[in-house]
Amino acid sequence: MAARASVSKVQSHRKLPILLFDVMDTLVRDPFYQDIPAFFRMPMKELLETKHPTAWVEFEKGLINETELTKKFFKDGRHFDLEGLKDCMRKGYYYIDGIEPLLHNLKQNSYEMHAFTNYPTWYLMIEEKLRLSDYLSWTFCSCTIGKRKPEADSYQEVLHHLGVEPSSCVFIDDRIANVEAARNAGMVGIHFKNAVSLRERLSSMGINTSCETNRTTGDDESIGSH
Ligand SMILES: Nc1c(NC[C@H](O)[C@H](O)[C@H](O)COP(=O)(O)O)[nH]c(=O)[nH]c1=O
Ligand SMILES: [Mg+2]
Repeated sequence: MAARASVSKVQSHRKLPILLFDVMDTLVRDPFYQDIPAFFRMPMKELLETKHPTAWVEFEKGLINETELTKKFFKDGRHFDLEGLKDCMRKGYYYIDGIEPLLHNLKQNSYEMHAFTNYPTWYLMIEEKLRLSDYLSWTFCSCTIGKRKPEADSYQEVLHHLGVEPSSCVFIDDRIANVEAARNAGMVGIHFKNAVSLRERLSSMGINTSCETNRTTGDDESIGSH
C-alpha cells in the first residue's frame, strides 16, 4: 500500500506531456543523403542499386553488428573503408538550425524528453559529437529496442516503458508515416518541418519553450557550442 502511494505521488509530480523526438533530420542532420554518395563517389541512385537491400535495416534493429554490416553493406560484398565511412558520418552530424536552443529551453522548463529513433549503435557517434544527452535520454533507439518506426509495436513498447497515457506523449518526426503511426497509437503527432514552426506549434499547445533565465540575464553562452 505504501509502495503504491509513493508511486502515485511520483507520477502526480511527473511533468506532462512527455516529448519524444525522432533524431535524424529532426534534431540532427542525416549525412546519408548527400555525404555518403559523395564518399563512395557514386550518385544516390547507383548507391541504392548496389547497396544490400536489408543490411542497414538489420543494423538499425541490432540484428547484425558493425563487422557483419561491413561484409554485406554492398550486395556484391565488395570491400570498403569502414573507418572512412564512419568519419564521413561524424563530420556530417550537426544540429538542425534552431534545434539546440529549443532543446535547451525545454530542458530548463523541466520537460521529460526521450529520443525515439531508428538508428544503429552509431547513435553513440552522434552522442560523442553533439552531446544530445545534455537534453534528452537515448531511451528508444531501434538498435536497443529491436523495433523500428513506423511498426506499431515500437510505439507500444515506448508507451509500456513510459507508463503514461498515449495522449500524454507528444511525438515529433520529419517522416509523416512515423507521425501517422504515432497518432494511430493515440499520441499527439507533430510533423517536423523546421525549428521555428516546431517552437510555434509546441507553444500553441501550452508547452513552455521560452527561457526565463536567459530573458532576465541575457546569458545564452552555454548553448550552441557543439
Ligand atoms: N540506408 C541507409 C541510411 N538511411 C537513412 C535512414 O533512413 C536514417 O538514417 C534512419 O533510418 C533514421 O530514420 P528516422 O529519422 O528515425 O526516421 N542511412 C545510412 O546512414 N546508411 C544507410 O545505408
Ligand atoms: Mg527522421
